Amino acid sequence: MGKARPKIYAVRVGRRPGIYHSWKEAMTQVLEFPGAVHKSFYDQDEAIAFLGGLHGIEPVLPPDIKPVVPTWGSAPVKAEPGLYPPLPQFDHSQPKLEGYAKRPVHHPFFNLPKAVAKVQDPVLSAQQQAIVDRVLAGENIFFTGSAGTGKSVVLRAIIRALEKPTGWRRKKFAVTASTGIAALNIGGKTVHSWAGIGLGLKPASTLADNILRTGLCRANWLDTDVLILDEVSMIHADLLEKLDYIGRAVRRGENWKPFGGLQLVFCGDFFQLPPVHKNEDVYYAFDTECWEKMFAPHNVVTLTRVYRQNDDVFIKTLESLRRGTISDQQEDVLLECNRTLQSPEGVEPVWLYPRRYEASNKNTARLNALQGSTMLYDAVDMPGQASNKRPLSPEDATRVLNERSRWPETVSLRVGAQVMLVFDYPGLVNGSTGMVVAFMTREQATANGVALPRSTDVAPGRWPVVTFPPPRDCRFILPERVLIPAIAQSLEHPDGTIEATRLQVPLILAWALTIHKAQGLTLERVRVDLNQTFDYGQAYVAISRVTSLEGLELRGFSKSKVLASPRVLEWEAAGEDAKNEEQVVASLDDAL
Ligand SMILES: Nc1ncnc2c1ncn2[C@@H]1O[C@H](COP(=O)(O)OP(=O)(O)OP(=O)(O)O)[C@@H](O)[C@H]1O
Repeated sequence: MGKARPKIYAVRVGRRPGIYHSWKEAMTQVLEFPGAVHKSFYDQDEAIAFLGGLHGIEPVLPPDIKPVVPTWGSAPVKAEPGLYPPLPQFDHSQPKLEGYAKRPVHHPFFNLPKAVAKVQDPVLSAQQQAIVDRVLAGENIFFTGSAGTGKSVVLRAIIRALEKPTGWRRKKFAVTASTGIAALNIGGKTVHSWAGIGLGLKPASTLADNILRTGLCRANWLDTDVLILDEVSMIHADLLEKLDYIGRAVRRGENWKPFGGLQLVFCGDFFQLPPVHKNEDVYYAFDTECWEKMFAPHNVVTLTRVYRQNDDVFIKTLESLRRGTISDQQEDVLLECNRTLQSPEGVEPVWLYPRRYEASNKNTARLNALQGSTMLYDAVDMPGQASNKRPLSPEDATRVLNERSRWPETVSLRVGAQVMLVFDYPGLVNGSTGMVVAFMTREQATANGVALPRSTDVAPGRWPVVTFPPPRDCRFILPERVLIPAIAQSLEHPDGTIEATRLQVPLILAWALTIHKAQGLTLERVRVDLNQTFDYGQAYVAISRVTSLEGLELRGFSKSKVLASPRVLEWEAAGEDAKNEEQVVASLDDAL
């Protein structure tokens, strides 16, 4: 029998916040301490998450209590517990955080959404938890649901659960998504990159031969137990069929099973954005022969409770938008949003547009309308290796970075510019919107009380200082102004070698975004212009980003802009029938 795991005690607010290994030690920190906050855990990661140990974020304290800076060892160390960006210049010589916690507690997350989610994600509902449990039990699962039902929250919970060792062996899993933006949101890579298929345009047999012959990504296919794939609605049927073929060709032992026997965990909502298509015909992942083999009706779970919004009228209107069945009354509700939203605190609601040029024109016009001089940040691109291990040329490095990185080659800013963070700066998340209020050097920022990353990460020069209004229900005190220096982001090959690295200020102009870029975001206020709507799900994705009708400004709306894919509606109805049939057969089996 395994030894029972000892409890650990996290003191978030107390005489000396930190992690303790006995209640006696913890008790001395919290007894008679006003507003003490503490909790016991079996899992150290959960204890750290509870501490809210984000660099730059302090626990909310009663007004008369001064926070105590945690010390993490028998002798106090200078390093603060927290989350640090995984930069190439990541300073491993930082004092190890040790002491109460038996092992170092800095986590080199490649992508901080995962890390931030550890602290901020809500407790799962029973329906959401059941999905995690079934994945851990080894089932193939496709989970879906309307926008805001918590699919991303569940996905992150699955990733966290799979990270923990269970049984005699930890399952190896890959986190992938259909697009680069979706991959970034879950800290994964595109499924193309994981699978080693480039754009995936060649025939399946050529792609499989290539992997077998060169060995490129073969280990990914062979060593992975669970393949997670997010935003599956944007996967073209043709691509899914190719991936299935390659899985069976490379993992020969189980070549009669879909994907050669990988456990498959897919997530997405087919009523949201479809795969890229040139004409009316769209072929979805569920149009493939392998889909039904991967997901029998009982392997499909639909999340039913919407959490992003809590107004019933709005939730029902969104559901009708999703299915293209807007009533006259619901149309009136949306037409009432044809008004100008006020923005008292300076940061304006983001405009969402169907087309890229619309967003770009708006951003340029708004930047040019500002007074003051422009600060121009040119990216520094560093070539790594091509997939054939040859050195990449500087031109090719810039080309691949322009194609695949979300960080622009040039960032033009002025004081007053509205910007979006495209990196998880400690305490803020990818997608936080703010305003540039100044440009400062590291020294000026320190002298003016501006929050900054570890000073070793700030290169000489003047960098934008941005103010980010805290989200409405924010549980933490966020720094008022933050210095955002250039940081490095690398594109990696599946085997972990670096293809190219870009050093750039991780900000984009954000008076306007495309609906495609906004997929997955939760926004409190948004302006949507649907005049140029051209694709299925665009109106639904755009409008469903906002948490309330009060926060919505809607232009160019009419019923004709609501495009729900007839093919998806048909498929969903067939799925319902198949599920009912499966249940009838199961109950007959039970009765016999
Ligand atoms: N169990 C829950 N309790 C409270 N809030 C929740 C819960 N699950 C999700 N949420 C909240 O609902 C909002 C939407 O969640 P999430 O982004 O995961 O939805 P989604 O289904 O992925 O949406 P979309 O399809 O639009 O990307 C988030 O603010 C999230 O914190």
